Amino acid sequence: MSPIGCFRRWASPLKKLQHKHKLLIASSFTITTTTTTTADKGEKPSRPFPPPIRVSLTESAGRGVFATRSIGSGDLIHTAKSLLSHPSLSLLHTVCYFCLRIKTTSISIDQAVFFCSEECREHSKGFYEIEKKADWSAFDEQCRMRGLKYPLLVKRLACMVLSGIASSDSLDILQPASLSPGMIVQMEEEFGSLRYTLTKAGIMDDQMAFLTKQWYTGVLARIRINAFRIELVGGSYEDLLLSAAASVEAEAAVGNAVYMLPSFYNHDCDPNVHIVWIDNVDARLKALRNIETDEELRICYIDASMNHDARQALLFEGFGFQCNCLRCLSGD
Ligand SMILES: C[S@@+](CC[C@H](N)C(=O)[O-])C[C@H]1O[C@@H](n2cnc3c(N)ncnc32)[C@H](O)[C@@H]1O
Repeated sequence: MSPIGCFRRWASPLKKLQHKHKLLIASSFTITTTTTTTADKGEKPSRPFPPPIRVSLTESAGRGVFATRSIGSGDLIHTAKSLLSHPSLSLLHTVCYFCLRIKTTSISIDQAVFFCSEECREHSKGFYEIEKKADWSAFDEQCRMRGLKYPLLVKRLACMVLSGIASSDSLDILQPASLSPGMIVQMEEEFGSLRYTLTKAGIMDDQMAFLTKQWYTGVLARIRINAFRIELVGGSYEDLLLSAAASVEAEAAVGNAVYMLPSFYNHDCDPNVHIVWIDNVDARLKALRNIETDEELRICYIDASMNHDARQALLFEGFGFQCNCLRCLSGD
């Protein structure tokens, strides 16, 4: 995947999705893009293209994903490439800057960040050329000090837009979080820091015309609700050692990423689908039990082992909704 190619693989389905989004109020749509079979991974593929899902309006949770046919327990429903990803700041030298794969060799290919392959380096060329022009130390330090990870995703999207490999409205179709005045003030500070860093790097105002306070807060509001924290489940012995070391440093996640289709999955405290990452940022959506045609597919956004009140509080604070899944309604 070249840097352009990578995003273009999404740009075309994304355009289709955005176009169809306009029709969504009146009807639903069936997904006809991006899925793979998994014979090589020893998984039972549900069936080849297209994935057996459609996005439609639910009764009480906005849009959701529904099965277009029965799906067997353990089946791979579909895979998804990220639209946007960024490694955890403490793992910049040990996790691929593009696909978040953990480094298994001690050979250092790049001084500042690590790319696991020529392919990932190629994919990153567009945004990384822009990123390299600037000194991000103050911006990154601000994120580190405040424990913020999402501004890094906005920074990456801004650099992708500047390099021409993404459109500034790429995430517009996703649901935004509602923001408190306090959050907006903090976001505006981060925006100032991002814009200042790019200006100092010689990026001209007309190139950055899209980069307004409104754009920054709008993108961050979408990332807040739709970003996934990436924890890899597969990999080598070295990966296990690294993730053990990372958890000691309270950084069990290799990074964060935003996807298109997975963003339409609603939450359930007793989900029928889960999302897994084996050795890089590519997501796999798998059925946890048998699913009937037209049943809504839901994943769990949080740690489902928490008690009822803790789950409700976390979902309300993090995602702004009161969960009314069957498990919550039963008081469990
Ligand atoms: C990642 S989005 C899921 C897709 C979203 N429904 C849409 O229309 O784009 C998360 C948002 O969906 C809604 N949602 C997800 N699960 C829900 C649930 N169990 N109960 C109520 N609302 C839910 C909430 O508004 C939440 O902030």
